[in-house]
Amino acid sequence: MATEDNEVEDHRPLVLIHHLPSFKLPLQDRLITHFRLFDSLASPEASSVRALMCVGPTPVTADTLDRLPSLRLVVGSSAGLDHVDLAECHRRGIAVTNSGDAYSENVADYAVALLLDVLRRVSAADRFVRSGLWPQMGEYPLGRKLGGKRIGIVGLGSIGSEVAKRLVAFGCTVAYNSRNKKPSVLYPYYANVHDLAVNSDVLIVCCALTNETYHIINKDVLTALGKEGVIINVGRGALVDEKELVQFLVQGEIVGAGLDVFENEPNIPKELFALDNVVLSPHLAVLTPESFEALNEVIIANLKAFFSNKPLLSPFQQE
Ligand SMILES: O=CC(=O)O
Repeated sequence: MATEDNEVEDHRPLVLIHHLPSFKLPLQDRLITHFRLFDSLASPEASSVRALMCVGPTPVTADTLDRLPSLRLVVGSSAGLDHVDLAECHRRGIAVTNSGDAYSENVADYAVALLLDVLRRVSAADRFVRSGLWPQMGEYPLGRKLGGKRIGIVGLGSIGSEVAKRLVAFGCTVAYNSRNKKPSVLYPYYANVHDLAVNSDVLIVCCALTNETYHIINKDVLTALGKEGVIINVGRGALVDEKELVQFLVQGEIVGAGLDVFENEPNIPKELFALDNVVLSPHLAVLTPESFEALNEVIIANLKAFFSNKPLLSPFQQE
């Protein structure tokens, strides 16, 4: 439709791209064909915008929301939304979505890769060969077999379920802990992580970080897991009491750990650098070109659904 001065009206819905300077949105070009984008809380559009797209871990606080009085939707680009004040969004009637299933297979692959690496000592063996020790020292210490291990999954959401599927195929048994027992799931359920740890060789942590799950892997749980235990964390650093974990690893009170996330990223406890039984990774389990492509679809689908009053594709759910 043409306006009086013959300019074409722009009917694309308005979306605020909320990002820290270091986190730019990779799919801006795709979004721009469907939505009118702006990226400053100080813009005049802030008072009327109804949807915010939150890039990576950019905080969405009560203060952010105060500056956006018409906001009704926060679209997150990550699986975990601990950087979003979910209680405040709920109180104000603002819906929140996350990356849905876009990252799940990638994160599950990575969790399995970390576990295999810890058990079979792949990275450590690589260091052994590169450092020229093979001709001098001969045989390398044996690793452990993955098949037959009892896997405890902490958080059986879409990531945890993909992890379970993969590890069953490796011949492992699976049990899980989550906020509630899932009626359709046949794996044994433990209502608390301590009991899951007692009955597991490996704990794979992939739940959301909330007040309830902060340090869910603590000294008691590590003790319950025991000397032969392995911790894999692909959730958030603060799900594990990192100081305790370091102590357990240094003192040989557990076998090893595979860690993609840390409490104070990108800084990690220095003691970990010296440990050969730990595999360290810079918070990239979710990231592949394929997962970005899947994420684009999820974000656009959520925004389109919202602006046409249809059900959201991936409303955030806590496992
Ligand atoms: O860690 C990454 C995510 O939560 O998507």
